[in-house]
Amino acid sequence: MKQIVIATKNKGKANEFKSFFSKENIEALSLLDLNFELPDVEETGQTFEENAALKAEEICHLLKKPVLSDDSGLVIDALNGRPGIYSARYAGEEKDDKANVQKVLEEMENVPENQRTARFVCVLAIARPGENTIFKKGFCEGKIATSATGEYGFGYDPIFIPDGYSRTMAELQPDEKNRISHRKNAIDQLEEWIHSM
Ligand SMILES: O=c1[nH]c(=O)c2ncn([C@@H]3O[C@H](COP(=O)(O)OP(=O)(O)OP(=O)(O)O)[C@@H](O)[C@H]3O)c2[nH]1
Ligand SMILES: [Mg+2]
Repeated sequence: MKQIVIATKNKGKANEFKSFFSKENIEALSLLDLNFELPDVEETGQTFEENAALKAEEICHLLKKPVLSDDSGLVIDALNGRPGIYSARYAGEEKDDKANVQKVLEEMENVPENQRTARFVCVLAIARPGENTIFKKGFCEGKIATSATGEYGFGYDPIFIPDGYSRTMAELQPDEKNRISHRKNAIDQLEEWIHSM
């Protein structure tokens, strides 16, 4: 079976990539699956694209093979785009999903329904030895709930209600999230590259 390395240590993302790539008969291996220690790539960029490039290119350089990375986050209009590229570490460096959700709910406490618009953003980067890095960007529009509900997914899924739904992303079955998510939207744009692998 063909394989692709995903430069992520996020289990939630890794599971979603495994599901997408298994449909193409490709095994997606995250950094959690590899039997050797790889460094935590410092996300010093100012954009999703810069951080995605840092992760894919550093791991590609170490492994000397094509590497896919994902830099993603939640962009909330009423918070001027926060947490954005800081989504993973919004409430602190320990990357605590529950604390991040709590911080957003508190900041959004007095924001009325019609001003709770937000979107998930996902930038995928593919770094290949000796070639230019490819980027694809996907979105999922929605709004921020007033409390956290649902057990599926990860991150901010319990407070994100996708447009056209009355439930949060964490209340949707994983297959349903994977049909409408920002990550799915970005990966669809990679179809040509995936088939050329
Ligand atoms: O509810 C969510 N559903 C999603 O589908 C989703 N995708 C991203 N996010 C949030 O954005 C951060 C990414 O930050 P990020 O791209 O730096 O990833 P990360 O640091 O978790 O792992 P790595 O891939 O860098 O190793 C994550 O931690 C999450 O908080 C999501 N939240
Ligand atoms: Mg990260």
